[in-house]
Amino acid sequence: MNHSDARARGQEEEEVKRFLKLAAGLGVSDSENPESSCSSLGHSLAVSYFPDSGGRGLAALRPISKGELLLRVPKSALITTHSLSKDETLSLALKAHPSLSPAQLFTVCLLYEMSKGKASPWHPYLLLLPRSYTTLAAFGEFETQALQVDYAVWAAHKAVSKAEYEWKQASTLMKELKLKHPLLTFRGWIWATGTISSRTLHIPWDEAGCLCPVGDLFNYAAPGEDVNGYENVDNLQNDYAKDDLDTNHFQRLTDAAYEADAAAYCFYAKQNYKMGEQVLLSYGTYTNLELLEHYGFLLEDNPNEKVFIPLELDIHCFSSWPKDSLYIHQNGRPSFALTSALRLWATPPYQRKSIGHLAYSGSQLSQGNEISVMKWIAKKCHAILKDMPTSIEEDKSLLSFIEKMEDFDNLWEWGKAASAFGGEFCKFLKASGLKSDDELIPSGRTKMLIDRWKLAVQWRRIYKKVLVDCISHCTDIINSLSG
Ligand SMILES: C[S@@+](CC[C@H](N)C(=O)[O-])C[C@H]1O[C@@H](n2cnc3c(N)ncnc32)[C@H](O)[C@@H]1O
Repeated sequence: MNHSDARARGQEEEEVKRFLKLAAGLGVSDSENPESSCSSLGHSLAVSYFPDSGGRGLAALRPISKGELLLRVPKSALITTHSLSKDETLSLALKAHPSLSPAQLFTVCLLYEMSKGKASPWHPYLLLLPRSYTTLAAFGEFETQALQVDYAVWAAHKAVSKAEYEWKQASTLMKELKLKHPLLTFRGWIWATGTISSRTLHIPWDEAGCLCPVGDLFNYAAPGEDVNGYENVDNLQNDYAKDDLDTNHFQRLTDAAYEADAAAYCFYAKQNYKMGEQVLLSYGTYTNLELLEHYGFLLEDNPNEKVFIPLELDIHCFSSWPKDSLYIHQNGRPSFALTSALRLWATPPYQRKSIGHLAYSGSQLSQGNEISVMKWIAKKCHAILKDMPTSIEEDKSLLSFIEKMEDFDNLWEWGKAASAFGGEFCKFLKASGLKSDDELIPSGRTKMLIDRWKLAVQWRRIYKKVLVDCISHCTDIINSLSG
């Protein structure tokens, strides 16, 4: 950590202290006896840093057992459209725009609260919010194209255009509220929607959800890692079904909920934790693209990852599986539905009707059919990998270069190392508005661009790895059936 990082960290620690004091005053507590403390944390949890899994998060201050109540945030401490619009000017202005969605209204309320600066009672909370986000809506064209895969590029374009559309719709209201630059700009809007998308929790009375002081400091662990998920599926016929059911149905999706009886948001431990370990929360079941879209990060090892490959139109015609069930799992195995749909597709048309029920139940139809399905998938994955602009190996070395970029003192040093990544690196320089001979310390904006670029390259590398694992899986099956 350099000198200025250490100073920033010291300042943030002071800000955290002020914020925890505010939260304690609102009744937020990790203790059974909230009155006894002047800080909201200190009994079970402490704010800590986990550089490899989410940055700032919450650590266990003592051994914690699965199911224990960890944190309670009273209803009066939740930040919602309703709680922010107690301000009369805001409340009247909102009423004049009934066509805006709950999420748009909450976004405007958050920007309005920000515009109050130190006068806002939430100032210590707002001060600790991230300055910018790496959600898909924040992606520029360069990072979007770096995703390389059509459906991911499409998802990023859609996220940006939806955000632009909603921002334009809300701009009259924001002008009426006299919001100033930069809160009025599209970047300001992306910041507020990024805050809401990555930090809100579900509440039954407002579709837009709530910001939950202290409760929104939990970092994410994917549901699906819990081995208990395999219970109840022993009698299923095959492993494909076991995989799909495990990830989709038998998991408790979140470990936090608003409890009307307690009039508070309550957080429970989803597993045992040792002292010092990071306490994590499952926000829900997400693929990496969905994590990127809503939260601006992804997991190297995501049990809920789904990789989609382009499929011939008639594959969809011969079966009734929904499109989004036809994918490849993180471990390289085609999903139950994809395997079943392909088995039927590879069957001669005159036999399809009579053996359809076998395909739907997950059974192999014949040795020949299974081999042709596995050969088809492996060939398809090979073709996709061959058509990608870069290989996995190139992505890996680009990633280790991107990781080093932030440590370089000036852009000239980047330029020296960049010859290996010529095309993409030049596009990066263009997107950042820098020239390779600039002797500048990278600005905050450039760092954010690097972060988003890195996420895009990580995403495509994981996509390609799943395809490679799928080829190995199919080859193993072909060998075992042909041997
Ligand atoms: C609800 S906040 C959690 C607290 C957050 N780290 C903070 O400093 O305020 C959610 C954000 O934390 C980060 N995050 C959470 N879990 C993560 C993980 N497992 N890996 C990387 N980043 C994570 C992402 O930026 C995400 O949008």
